[in-house]
Amino acid sequence: MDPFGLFCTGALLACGLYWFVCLLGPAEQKGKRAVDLSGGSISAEKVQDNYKQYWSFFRQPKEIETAEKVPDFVDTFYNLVTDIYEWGWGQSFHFSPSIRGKSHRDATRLHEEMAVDLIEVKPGDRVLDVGCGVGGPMRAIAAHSRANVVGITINEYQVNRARLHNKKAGLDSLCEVVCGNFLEMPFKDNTFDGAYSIEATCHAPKLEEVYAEVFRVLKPGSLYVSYEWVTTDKYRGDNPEHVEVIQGIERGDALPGLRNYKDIAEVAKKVGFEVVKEKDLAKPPALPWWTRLKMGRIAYWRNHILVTVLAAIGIAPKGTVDVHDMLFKTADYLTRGGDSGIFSPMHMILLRKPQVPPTQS
Ligand SMILES: C=C(CC[C@@H](C)[C@H]1CC[C@H]2C3=CC[C@H]4[C@H](C)[C@@H](O)CC[C@]4(C)[C@H]3CC[C@]12C)C(C)C
Ligand SMILES: C[S@@+](CC[C@H](N)C(=O)[O-])C[C@H]1O[C@@H](n2cnc3c(N)ncnc32)[C@H](O)[C@@H]1O
Repeated sequence: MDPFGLFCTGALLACGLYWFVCLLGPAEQKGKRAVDLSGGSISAEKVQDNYKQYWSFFRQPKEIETAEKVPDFVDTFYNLVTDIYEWGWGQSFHFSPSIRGKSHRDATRLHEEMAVDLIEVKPGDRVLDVGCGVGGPMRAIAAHSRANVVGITINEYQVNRARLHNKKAGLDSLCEVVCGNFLEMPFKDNTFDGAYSIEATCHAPKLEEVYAEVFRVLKPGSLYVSYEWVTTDKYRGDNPEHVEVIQGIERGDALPGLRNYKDIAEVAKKVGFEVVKEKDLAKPPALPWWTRLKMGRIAYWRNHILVTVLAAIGIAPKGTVDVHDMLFKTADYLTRGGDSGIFSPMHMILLRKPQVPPTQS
């Protein structure tokens, strides 16, 4: 080949590579690059072992049924997935209904703002974010409401990521991040003016434990909203396909066991809350929340190739490919859960801690 031909071929290959890596299916908000993928707080050489350990939790009898093991199991999970989530999804680790004419990023932000609008907080109020991830919702909510948001997550790596993002966004004066277990929160009784949880309490082995903790730290009269992961009225425990999809979702998302939508209000009342409102935000006329997962399929293939190459040349930890594969399969289970209507990640419940504690009978 003459030099000109060689140059043209090289240029074409470079453009193709640029398109493949950078343009094809970009994430909503790039916080991470593929070359920076890590195992969170786990050192690179231990990622593969931790991935195996994660799966061992699902051996029968399920270890995650022992409540005291769940925080460790969830912590391991988030060490493994946090960078991939940020890289391939953005800084908000949740779903939202699609909105015609709006980007995923805008739809995500509106879903987050709705949560804080529902709990009616004022600028300067102290609000709790139960299971805050790397703080995507926290920043949107602080900017929208001017409230002081305190987020709690079990995963130390997420705490550092969230603090970094808060600083970069200039919101560190409004946003604080604490590493801790939401089943035993390091906060005093009656100290928050409101609380919210977005797709996080599904990790609690017993919902009453986390709801009781939120109840304890809220000031009397204040509101708590939660977006819960649930099985819906369409779910049938005797349908093998339904069971396969729900188990697939549990295993790929570190869940000790999905709850049925009917159980949520019962638990809330049991710990003392008044139920103000309850609604599945996934139901029509809302547009499907799982469209974004389906649309990303080509990008997942691109990501799979990238992760495989990066792990082979030693840039990404060994084990990243397994984690990515797991998420790839999980995306399919979630999509099937959405398409069939048996699962919702946004069963909204709005609760009030009564002004006067209920009398014991
Ligand atoms: C609330 C939870 C997490 C919900 C979602 C944020 C994540 C659930 C499944 C995740 C993903 C699946 C496929 C990945 C893809 C293969 C990869 O290339 C890029 C990242 C994914 C899109 C990833 C992103 C986050 C999710 C959508 C749970 C854990 C309670
Ligand atoms: C799917 S992420 C959602 C994060 C955030 N709400 C968002 O929407 O971006 C779930 C979060 O719950 C946190 N979490 C799960 N179990 C926890 C526990 N026992 N104590 C504290 N945080 C927990 C995880 O660490 C993670 O940050």
